[in-house]
Amino acid sequence: MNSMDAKPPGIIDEVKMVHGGGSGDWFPAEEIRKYTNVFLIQGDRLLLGYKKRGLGIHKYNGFGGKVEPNESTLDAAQRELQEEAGIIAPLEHAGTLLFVVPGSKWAHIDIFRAEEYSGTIAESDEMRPEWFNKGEIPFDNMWDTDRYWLPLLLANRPFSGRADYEKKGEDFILKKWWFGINPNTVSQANQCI
Ligand SMILES: Nc1nc2c([nH]c(=O)n2[C@H]2C[C@H](O)[C@@H](COP(=O)(O)OP(=O)(O)OP(=O)(O)O)O2)c(=O)[nH]1
Repeated sequence: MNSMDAKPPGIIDEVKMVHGGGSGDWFPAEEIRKYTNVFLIQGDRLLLGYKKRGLGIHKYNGFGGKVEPNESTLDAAQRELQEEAGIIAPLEHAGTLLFVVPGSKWAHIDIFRAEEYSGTIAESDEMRPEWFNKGEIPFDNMWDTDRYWLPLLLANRPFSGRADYEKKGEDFILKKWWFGINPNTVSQANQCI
């Protein structure tokens, strides 16, 4: 078995590798902090937000942020979608990403998808929403590993993965990554943890 085939530390879901790369050891364990991220899909279009401040500034991303104490992950995802894009939507759990940077808490990000919404999409202090055709997603202006798992989210294939970065000044340098899917699930909503 290739060493990259083995699930990295922190991945607990029953998944098999579909993408992996990089070199060196996985970074050591840290305390975990929970985050959310939401992607809205309408037919051939995907709604992204251009991040105006904070972590991931000037990148396109889904809408999300930290899960507050005493808040469920789903409630946090709905709150962040409302705060950052002005809408509410029924959410389906799509995948999990461990975002690892040495010296910081691990970000355990629960990623959701929605295909309908209510309200009016609106720019916020943090995000400028913009629609993209599924064939024109700006992966070069997103976090480096989104190109591996966003197609799985669009295909409704629950995924689980890990991305290790090193921070150099303001830049995040991707060191190692691993993404897997459960080969037995074709299209299934996951429980949110
Ligand atoms: N797509 C993608 N999203 C990521 C990656 N890493 C990462 O932290 N994120 C997401 C998780 C969160 O949705 C967002 C970071 O949350 P945030 O710092 O904006 O949190 P927040 O809204 O609570 O921030 P604030 O109010 O404290 O300013 O970025 C990644 O590799 N890919």
